[in-house]
Amino acid sequence: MLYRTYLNRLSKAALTVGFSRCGRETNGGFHVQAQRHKTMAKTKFEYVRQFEADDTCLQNCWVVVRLDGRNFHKFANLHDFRKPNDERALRLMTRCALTVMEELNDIVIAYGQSDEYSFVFKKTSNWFKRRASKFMSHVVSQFSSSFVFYWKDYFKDQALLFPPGFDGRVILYPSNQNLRDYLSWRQADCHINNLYNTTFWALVQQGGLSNSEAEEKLKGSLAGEKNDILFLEFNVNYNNEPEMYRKGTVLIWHKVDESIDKKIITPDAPEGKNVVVKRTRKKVLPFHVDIIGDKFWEEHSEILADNS
Ligand SMILES: Nc1nc2c(ncn2[C@@H]2O[C@H](COP(=O)(O)OP(=O)(O)OP(=O)(O)O)[C@@H](O)[C@H]2O)c(=O)[nH]1
Ligand SMILES: [Mg+2]
Ligand SMILES: [Mg+2]
Repeated sequence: MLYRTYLNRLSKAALTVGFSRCGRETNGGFHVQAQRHKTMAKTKFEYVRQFEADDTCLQNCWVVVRLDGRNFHKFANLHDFRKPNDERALRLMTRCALTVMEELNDIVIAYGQSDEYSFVFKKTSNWFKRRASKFMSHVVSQFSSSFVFYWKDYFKDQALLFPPGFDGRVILYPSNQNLRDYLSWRQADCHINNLYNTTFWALVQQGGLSNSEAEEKLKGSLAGEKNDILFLEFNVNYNNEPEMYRKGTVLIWHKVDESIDKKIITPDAPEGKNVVVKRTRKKVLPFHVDIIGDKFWEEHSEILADNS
């Protein structure tokens, strides 16, 4: 008997059994037959699973997921982001990253600047069997939905004009030094861009230059020269600019002491009495600090120890 004909008969039989006793679907017969049908169908079609790529992340490596806003140059303009930095936008990004760390497993540190955030999963993570696609898609979707969900908390009356998107990538780093260098690279990028943007917009907004004149003036300039322009022409000491803009945001787990009110029942208060209970719990906190030097890593040696 042809396989397809057999399946057709089987499914008809399943329907007959399922509907026979009382004229409507009965759990018993229908369910059993449908299951058998499913099993038969599976043997014919399940080979397609072999087309799925094995994207297991190599053992003993740090897994980094970096996401980045899609076309945020346009997104920022259309949503009236302040130049060069929009505090609301940066805080919203950090709120989303915090949600990602709290909702997903095994993220030990995150670093963000501009429209990007990097998340580091611990070396020993076995979350979703270390599948790269799972790490990336969960991070990016949790972040994106949070961006829309929390938008109004930061942008108040500024409506979200269209759904934003983020891209994602997974990078594996085999050594602690590689991971530190990766994070240093992102923070150096933050510094270079922010110094350029701060000087550029000072020239345009306060100096009255056109965009192309400011661009021309800054072409090939060194960091010291930009610092001088800011200080000598605009009385701005770059080192006094907010740390969040200059250094980006680091998110790490911190132990915090909390006091909570609890109702307890004791022999002398059988109807219950309120007491204050102290407890320690881990919470994600943001810092705007240097992560290129050794100090941060010495103060938070537990991050690289990977035994958390
Ligand atoms: N005004 C303003 N713009 C920002 C701010 N943060 C990010 N942006 C914009 O977002 C852009 C992010 O850069 P990229 O990620 O390289 O560029 P993109 O336009 O998002 O393009 P793709 O990432 O390639 O899709 C910046 O160039 C800015 O135009 C901000 O705080 N204020
Ligand atoms: Mg982008
Ligand atoms: Mg970017």
